[in-house]
Amino acid sequence: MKISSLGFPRIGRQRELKFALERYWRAEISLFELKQVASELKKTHWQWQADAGVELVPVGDFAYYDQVLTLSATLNVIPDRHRATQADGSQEPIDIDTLFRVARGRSQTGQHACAAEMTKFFNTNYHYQVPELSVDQSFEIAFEQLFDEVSEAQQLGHQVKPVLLGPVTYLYLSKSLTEFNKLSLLPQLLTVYQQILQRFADQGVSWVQLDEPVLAADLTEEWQQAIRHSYQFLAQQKPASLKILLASYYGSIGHHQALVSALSVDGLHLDLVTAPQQVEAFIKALGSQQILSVGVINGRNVWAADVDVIADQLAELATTLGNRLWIAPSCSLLHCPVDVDVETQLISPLQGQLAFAKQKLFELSDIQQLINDQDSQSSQVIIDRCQQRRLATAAAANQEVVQRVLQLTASDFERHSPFARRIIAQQQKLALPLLPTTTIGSFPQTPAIRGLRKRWRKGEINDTDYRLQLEQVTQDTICRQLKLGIDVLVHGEAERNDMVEYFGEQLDGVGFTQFGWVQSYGSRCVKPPLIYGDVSRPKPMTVDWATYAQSLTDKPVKGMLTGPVTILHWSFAREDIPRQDIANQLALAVRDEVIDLEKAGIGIIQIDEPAFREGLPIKQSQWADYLTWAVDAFKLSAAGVDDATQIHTHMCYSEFNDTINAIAAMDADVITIETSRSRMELLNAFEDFCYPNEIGPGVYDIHSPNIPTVAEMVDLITKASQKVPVKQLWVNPDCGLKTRTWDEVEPALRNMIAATKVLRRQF
Ligand SMILES: CN1c2c(nc(N)[nH]c2=O)NC[C@@H]1CNc1ccc(C(=O)N[C@@H](CCC(=O)N[C@@H](CCC(=O)N[C@@H](CCC(=O)O)C(=O)O)C(=O)O)C(=O)O)cc1
Ligand SMILES: N[C@@H](CCS)C(=O)O
Ligand SMILES: [Zn+2]
Repeated sequence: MKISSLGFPRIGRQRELKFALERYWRAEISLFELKQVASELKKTHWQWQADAGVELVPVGDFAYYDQVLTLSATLNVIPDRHRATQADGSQEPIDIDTLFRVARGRSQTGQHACAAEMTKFFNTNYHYQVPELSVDQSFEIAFEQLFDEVSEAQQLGHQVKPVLLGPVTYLYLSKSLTEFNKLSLLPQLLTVYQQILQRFADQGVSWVQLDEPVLAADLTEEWQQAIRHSYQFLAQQKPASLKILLASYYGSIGHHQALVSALSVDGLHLDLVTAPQQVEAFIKALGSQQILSVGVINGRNVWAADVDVIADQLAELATTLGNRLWIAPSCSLLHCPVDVDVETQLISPLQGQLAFAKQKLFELSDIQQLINDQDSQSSQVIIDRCQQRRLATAAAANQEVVQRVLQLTASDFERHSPFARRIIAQQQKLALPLLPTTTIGSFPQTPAIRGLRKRWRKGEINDTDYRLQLEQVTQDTICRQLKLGIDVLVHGEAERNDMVEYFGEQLDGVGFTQFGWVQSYGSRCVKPPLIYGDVSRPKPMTVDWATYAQSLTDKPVKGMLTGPVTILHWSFAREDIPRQDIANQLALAVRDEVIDLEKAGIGIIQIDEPAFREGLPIKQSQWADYLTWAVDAFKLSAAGVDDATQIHTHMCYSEFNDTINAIAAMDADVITIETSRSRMELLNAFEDFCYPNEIGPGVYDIHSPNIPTVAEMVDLITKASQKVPVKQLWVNPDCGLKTRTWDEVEPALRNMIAATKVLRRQF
């Protein structure tokens, strides 16, 4: 059998790419220096993969910003507003700076030019740049990076397997600029894919991997036909020397088995981590020359695998298929941190339990070793290691938490009274004006704040000084909000490195890493907590900050928490108990915090759930089950308070048409959502549903450095008031302001308050 890799993280084990990108954007290094960092990273990552026994190293997984954007450039799908023109009016060739202009919203002259939309890649926390397609879109090979990298790897002595998104998934993820069927562009797109394949063959490439994760979704007949047609066309038109591996991941494609098995591809990759049961049907239908790539190592977690068990499970298949069996991670390792070997401060329950991207490839080597040479000394070492690791895992159990979840009853999930009664008690207590104004929680995480935290972590300043300085930041944040005239204040989240990591660091049963960074988008990374055991809250996590902020003002300060569903989705979670149980454990921890905040006099508490939608399974048929337990977990976290305590939730990255029942069932007193970019269209779902509780539709796009004008926001609030009764409306930005600067935030909020006043006079 062979060991295969579907893609490796590019950010670097010390986030070298992130730092180089940001320095390049600040004009501190040249393009040449940026490319040098990139080449070093590629070289290291290819070598690690080769060392682990990967014969064909993946190429095309590196991207300066986003691999979907690199593919768009390759296909010449770049919006005109980001293109550079030459003196004669013709377009300049696409280069790396063009990619940055698309992603960062700049024109050739450095002026603002709307960035491409950024959306979650399927059900992951990775964001891709949405390709924009016009009805008369023409495709041609317009960017050479992919081919250059093939040569680059070959010159280093590697045999390569280019990996790129397949044509159907590419179209599926794109957005049409006007009303037309994107699939009408497929024939022309296929012609360019055919040219790309020819270029690879000319470079001496023998295998190419085309990723079609869209196969894991429920596809209409039209999209199924697109798959059928694409792979028939490519099989007929591709150079004979080049073989196609069709890769699926993130879920079962068993529902499309007949369709996929009938395709003339040379190999098929299946994600057997999320859907092990699908393999049988595909094996039966496998052509006599086709290879089967089995994704048996989880590409989306950090836990060391039971390689001995996997080897046992694969032994028979290995005998049957011989070298037609490839073993691989379930998907690209993009979603994994890079290298656990750099972690020097892991708590003992995590030591020996982890495998990051680099280690996962060596797990594949172990599986290969165990299957090829079961009785050898080295195989015994691997088996012993697995057994010892399994013995060590039992330590993380907390029976008290397990019992608490088991003893939950229906009443634990419900507020004391229905919303109609609660809101009366809340209005009496809070006495807020019509169209109350608020923000979503975070204020700018300035270099000074990040630098302060860095010095504290390094032990250069002590806990007391750190706290005192953060209190000053908080005080400043409260003063600025008071000056602006905001009604419901926030403390600003200055003490938080990240809205999930911060809580992970304080919960028992949750561990964290020093360098376990995962790319979220562009140069931005997150360091997901590791939920390894039963979760509990040893002591209050936010009460001091909330009460300190509240002590500075008579206006209400919102308590600010991350909800259980979001903590779960943005963490690496244990896999030995159902996710629903982990969600309930997290919910109980958040619930205790909510109750403590209430006891400390905090009358409004926001429980953020931006990842609520992201957790939806790719297949709609599995949504109901998820929504039931996710809604319950949120309700459990919120339901412990009195009627007069107002619970807010916040969701960005959402669309609500197909989940509005669940959103309503969460029964938050107020929900703030991102709506400004869709110009309030996302409110339609609430309008159609006659959503009864209060809503704060975002009136200010925080992703853009642009300062929204009073008139723009008056217009948006007016639009909102035509969809939702004005007495139910709040006014707020789309999301937190941590990535913005005060220079941008203050005038924008000033305008937001002015716009609100205009509307208050009108109503
Ligand atoms: C809302 N989003 C979030 C998602 N997932 C999360 N877990 N959290 C989120 O907020 N998913 C969807 C979106 C994704 N959006 C973002 C937005 C912004 C970032 C981001 O800015 N990430 C930072 C890292 C944040 C962090 O943990 N900061 C640490 C500092 C870590 C660090 O790099 N320190 C440097 C020194 C810095 C200095 O001196 O100024 C160092 O140690 O060398 C902290 O504040 O302590 C990023 O830089 O990538 C991510 C996702
Ligand atoms: N309270 C968080 C929510 C982000 S989704 C913030 O304001 O950053
Ligand atoms: Zn948000």
